[in-house]
Amino acid sequence: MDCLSLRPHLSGGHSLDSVRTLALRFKLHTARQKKLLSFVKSTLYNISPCRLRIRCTLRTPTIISDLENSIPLLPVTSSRSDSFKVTGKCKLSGHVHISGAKNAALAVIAGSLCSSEDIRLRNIPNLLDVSIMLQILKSLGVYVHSSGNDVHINARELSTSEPCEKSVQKIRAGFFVLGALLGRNGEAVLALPGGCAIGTRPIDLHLRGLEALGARVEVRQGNVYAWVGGGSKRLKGGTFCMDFPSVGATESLMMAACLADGKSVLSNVAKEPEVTDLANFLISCGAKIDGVGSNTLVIQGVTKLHGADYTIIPDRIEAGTFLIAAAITRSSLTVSPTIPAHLTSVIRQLRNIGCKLTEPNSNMLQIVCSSSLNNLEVATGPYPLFPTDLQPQLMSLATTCIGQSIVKETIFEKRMGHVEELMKLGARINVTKNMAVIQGTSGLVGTKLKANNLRAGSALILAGMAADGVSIIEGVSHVDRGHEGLDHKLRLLGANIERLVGKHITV
Ligand SMILES: CC(=O)N[C@H]1[C@@H](OP(=O)(O)OP(=O)(O)OC[C@H]2O[C@@H](n3ccc(=O)[nH]c3=O)[C@H](O)[C@@H]2O)O[C@H](CO)[C@@H](O)[C@@H]1O
Ligand SMILES: C=C(OP(=O)(O)O)C(=O)O
Repeated sequence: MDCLSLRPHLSGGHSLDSVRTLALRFKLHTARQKKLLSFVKSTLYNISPCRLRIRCTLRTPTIISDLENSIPLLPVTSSRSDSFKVTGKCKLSGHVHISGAKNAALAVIAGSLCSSEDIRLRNIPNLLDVSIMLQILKSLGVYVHSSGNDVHINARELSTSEPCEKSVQKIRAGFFVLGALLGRNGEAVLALPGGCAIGTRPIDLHLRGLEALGARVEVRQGNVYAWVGGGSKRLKGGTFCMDFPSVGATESLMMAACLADGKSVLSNVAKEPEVTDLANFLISCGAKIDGVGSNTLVIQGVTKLHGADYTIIPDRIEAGTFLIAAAITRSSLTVSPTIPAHLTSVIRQLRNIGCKLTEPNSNMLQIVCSSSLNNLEVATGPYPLFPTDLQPQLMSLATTCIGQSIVKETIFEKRMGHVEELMKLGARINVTKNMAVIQGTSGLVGTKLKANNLRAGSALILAGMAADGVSIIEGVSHVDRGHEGLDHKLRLLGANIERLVGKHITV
């Protein structure tokens, strides 16, 4: 059978099913595997070649299903040498399916530690960060079983309060388990977190907030040691006002306060939809949280949270990225499922520059773009202001708009890493402190680029689609951390983007 005829049977979001389909329906023979592997490696994003190889050699459904059960959800394994090849000046059209929100999924997975009963999570995106987060839970002795976009978690037994150091160091959200662990075990030892290199990203608010709930905290040799003194080992309700509405600190403190003894009042908290999703999840487990979605949370601690079946909200950053992809290629698209209210600031910006956005139904957005778009002026800020996680993508768009645009980054002090790369394409950008002044041009020309963080990666892919000729974008693993099959989804919309596995390319 020809590899191309397998394409309709392979879906980026359903790698396990796809592999099962391959193994069972097509009864692949060893000779075909090599060809298939290179096809999958170059066109699909999230099937690990080695796992595929294992499965393709298996013949019986029972063995395959046993294997699936023992494998973590996310076989996303891009290597450092992988890159994207984008041929520019493409038009997009059609509909794109939006995955579950990365930042909500990560927080809710951490929140599952607060309950000692069965948790079923749905709409969990297939991402490298999610797979690392599940590893963190497993390293605590938690039962984790994944199937497609569903995850079953049971944290009845926590065999340790010290999650895998290497995993915590890889992502930002790994650190958010601190509040849950203190709430459950009264102690925790955590490595300092990783995540996108976009600023110093301190954790002082997390730690001061937990101290306000009765924890003792020490930072020694790259580790945070936190514990609750006294016999009961239970946190005490307390009051904490954040200097800045930190998303992660709000989430960690919310988890801690849910299991503390008495009432907590957390003020100047973050109001991002992902924070609200975590609150709604905890409430579905029996937590008592008032003020959800406002800047003050009043939480009455309970001794125990029960199980829940919970569906993660759609990813507003992914939806925004596709809307901007439509704008930068002057195309028309629909995106769903999405919650338009979560994208108000993004919709406003796109309308201001001349894009037409409508809501064909309550969970869908349609964007129609004309050939010339006006300049923009934007400053990132805490929700409901413009999200920092869409700033690089919007900056790419600004490079193609008429006249002078201004983009201010107010959340992270080093989130301009994409500017130098955009300039390699011919973009005209001047950065002073946290402000970029962009002179629009229609003359971007493809070249070799390097993504040094997740959203820089998506921004460069978008810019490559608008440029003349071919761009090679290195740093694929950053994109795989937080976008479920971005290249696959863009291809379905008509983009000319290819994943090059381990190749060294000169443009
Ligand atoms: C996994 C996750 O959910 N990541 C998101 C989360 O990151 P994260 O939770 O790390 O971001 P925060 O909201 O905490 O950071 C916002 C600002 O607060 C500062 N700060 C934060 C904590 C602290 O203890 N002290 C302190 O000073 C940070 O340096 C930054 O300047 O929110 C960011 C802001 O919307 C998003 O860009 C990230 O995608
Ligand atoms: C900054 C981001 O993620 P993280 O906080 O996980 O590094 C992001 O999603 O853009």
